Amino acid sequence: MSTPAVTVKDLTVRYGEVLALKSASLELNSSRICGLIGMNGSGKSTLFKAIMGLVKPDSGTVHINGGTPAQARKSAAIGYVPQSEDVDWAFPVSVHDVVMMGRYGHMGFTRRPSKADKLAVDEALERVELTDYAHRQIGQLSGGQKKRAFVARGIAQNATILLLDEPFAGVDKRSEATITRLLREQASSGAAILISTHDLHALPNLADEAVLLMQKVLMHGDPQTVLRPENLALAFGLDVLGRGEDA
Ligand SMILES: Nc1ncnc2c1ncn2[C@@H]1O[C@H](COP(=O)(O)OP(=O)(O)OP(=O)(O)O)[C@@H](O)[C@H]1O
Repeated sequence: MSTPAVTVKDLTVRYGEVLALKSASLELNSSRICGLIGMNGSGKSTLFKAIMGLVKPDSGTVHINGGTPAQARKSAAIGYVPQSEDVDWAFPVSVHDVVMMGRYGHMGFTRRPSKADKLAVDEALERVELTDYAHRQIGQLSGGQKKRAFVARGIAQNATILLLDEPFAGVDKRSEATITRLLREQASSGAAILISTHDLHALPNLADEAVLLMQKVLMHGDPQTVLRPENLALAFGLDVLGRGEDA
């Protein structure tokens, strides 16, 4: 079997007294979309940040294509769509600038965009249907358009690993469908994708596999199995799909 794109092993992360992840282990593979589910505070965003190398684990390891998160960031192998709350929407950058940031790893230290960089940005903007919004300040977009701008950044980056923290939160059905289609295309071209969502009903249509998180990985398998009421009860403690006893 080929080496996983991402290997998280026995990862423990604390914020002072708060234990956010407790010996979490996970493997992500190329050409697969993995859905990450768990209740508020179960550690989903922390897991994304640890894979990106943005929080320091107390113990455990993260390997990306056999290297460190810092190496993966530097080589532009990994793309990240953060939760909206983690973005400074007032920052004076245009949609075009945000997508161009995905190309930084491909540029020299002068960060002067080449023809290829400009082409990659234009193509990515077109694919997320934001060409007409390229010169708007990033904060002046709707929720769905903002998410699509960050997805375009990952596409322009040519990232082989994409991490998306709740890309469908505050997003209309059209943007959700566009993002889902693009992610499927990226997975078909070989990307390993991890995506957190609270929309359990959409999960089987979106993901090839699913992970139930509650500080640690409780379960990792095909979405239909993970979504069984008895499994969801482990992570959420109630019938979150609202199904009856005989469903
Ligand atoms: N910067 C921080 N400082 C202190 N505690 C934090 C910090 N960030 C997260 N936490 C705590 O760590 C735990 C995990 O938080 P995390 O944001 O990873 O959960 P989550 O599953 O992404 O939640 P949600 O679904 O609400 O986005 C929570 O108890 C949270 O309060």
